[in-house]
Amino acid sequence: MTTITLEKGKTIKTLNNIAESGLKVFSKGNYVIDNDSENPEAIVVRSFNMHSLTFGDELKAIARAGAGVNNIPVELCTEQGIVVFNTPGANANAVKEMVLTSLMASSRNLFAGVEWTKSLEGEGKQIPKLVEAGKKQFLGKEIKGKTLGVIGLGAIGALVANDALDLDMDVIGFDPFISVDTAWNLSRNVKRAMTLEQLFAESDYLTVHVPLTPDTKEMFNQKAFNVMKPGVHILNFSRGELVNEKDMEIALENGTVGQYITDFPNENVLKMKNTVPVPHLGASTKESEENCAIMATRQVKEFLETGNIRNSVNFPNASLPYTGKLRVAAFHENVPNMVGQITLAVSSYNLNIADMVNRSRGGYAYTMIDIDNKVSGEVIPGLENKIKQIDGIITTRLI
Ligand SMILES: NC(=O)c1ccc[n+]([C@@H]2O[C@H](COP(=O)([O-])OP(=O)(O)OC[C@H]3O[C@@H](n4cnc5c(N)ncnc54)[C@H](O)[C@@H]3O)[C@@H](O)[C@H]2O)c1
Ligand SMILES: O=C(O)[C@H](O)COP(=O)(O)O
Repeated sequence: MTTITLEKGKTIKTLNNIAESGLKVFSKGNYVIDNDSENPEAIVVRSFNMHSLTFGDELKAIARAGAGVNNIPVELCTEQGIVVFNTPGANANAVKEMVLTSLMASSRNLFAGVEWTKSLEGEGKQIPKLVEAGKKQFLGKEIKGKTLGVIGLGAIGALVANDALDLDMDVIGFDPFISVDTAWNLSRNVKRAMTLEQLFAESDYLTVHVPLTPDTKEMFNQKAFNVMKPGVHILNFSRGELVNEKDMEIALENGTVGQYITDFPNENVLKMKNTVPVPHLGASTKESEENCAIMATRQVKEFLETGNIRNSVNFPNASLPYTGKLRVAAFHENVPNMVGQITLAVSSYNLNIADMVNRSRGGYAYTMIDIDNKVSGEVIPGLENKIKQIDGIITTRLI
């Protein structure tokens, strides 16, 4: 765990190993590393489970150096005015490569074959003979010409789908919320499934790339297994909780599922038949860890220093070129007349507005107002206080 102190007295804490190249972002601007902050202004995290943490009153931002934010109490953060960032797409290539590796390796029974071969240690000169006699138990299947079902066509799913086509697979995808950007990147040869059931029924291999939400939790259950092709291989590099473990255990026992490759092992999973447990390695490459760390730390630094928000999962994204003069940044309820009341407070100090942005997201909104004039120090606490008094304001900063 690492803590860094900014020149202006702001502190940043990390809860996991964050790549050095990412932490270096904080070295510009006279930042100091301190491992013991109890009340940091920002936290940078990977998979550390933050649900039981309480947050100090200085905390303004949490950056997930990665994609999944289910380890962060996002709703609570929103209520407390804490911005949560992630790093969309920064580790997608690493996961794609892992999925394709696992897809081919499991289809050729490589994992079980290697394990068996190692068990022959001590058989001496008999080993070549035993290998030739035993290899029939690991007869594999080629993926060429088979159908891969991809659930979730976001950063990872779209890369997997496109590359699987290049491996001569037929690809069918399901994503009712696909973004316009991803749709542009997706090959037109990816067949669109209209329902999850259709995708389950047509796929020889399934790979899932959706976030863990109340809607996706246990999407792999008895009902789903009932419509799948017997012997389907399921790859789960998203989250363990997408699978109902009891139902998966039965499906593996009776052969409905031929193999289950998962990045999220636990005691139950390790006991299941025909399972390939991977120690959460999907994003674990040097390149991916650096991409995520640099993106996460840059987003935090920009937010702390300018108020600009990029890639937040709970606040609206908003940015204005930072002039270095006074900026008012307020997170507030998305109700009428908030901007009017904030600008009234600004004008009550005879300050002129140079630029402003107001963005909403659900029940909340974020407003930044740039002041045209140089503002003397004694005005700032009064103005900040005045804005904080407005009903519906959650947090305010004068930067
Ligand atoms: N194993 C790892 O190391 C690793 C690494 C990165 C991401 N992940 C996991 O993979 C997930 C996806 O990552 P990503 O970068 O592709 O995210 P992403 O946000 O780019 O894509 C997720 C996609 O899922 C779609 N989706 C949401 N709900 C859906 C549903 N009910 N049915 C079908 N599609 C649905 C969204 O529309 C989106 O297109 C992450 O949330 C994370 O849990 C794991
Ligand atoms: O959601 C993610 O980005 C992955 O699960 C990666 O997790 P990690 O940062 O702990 O490797």
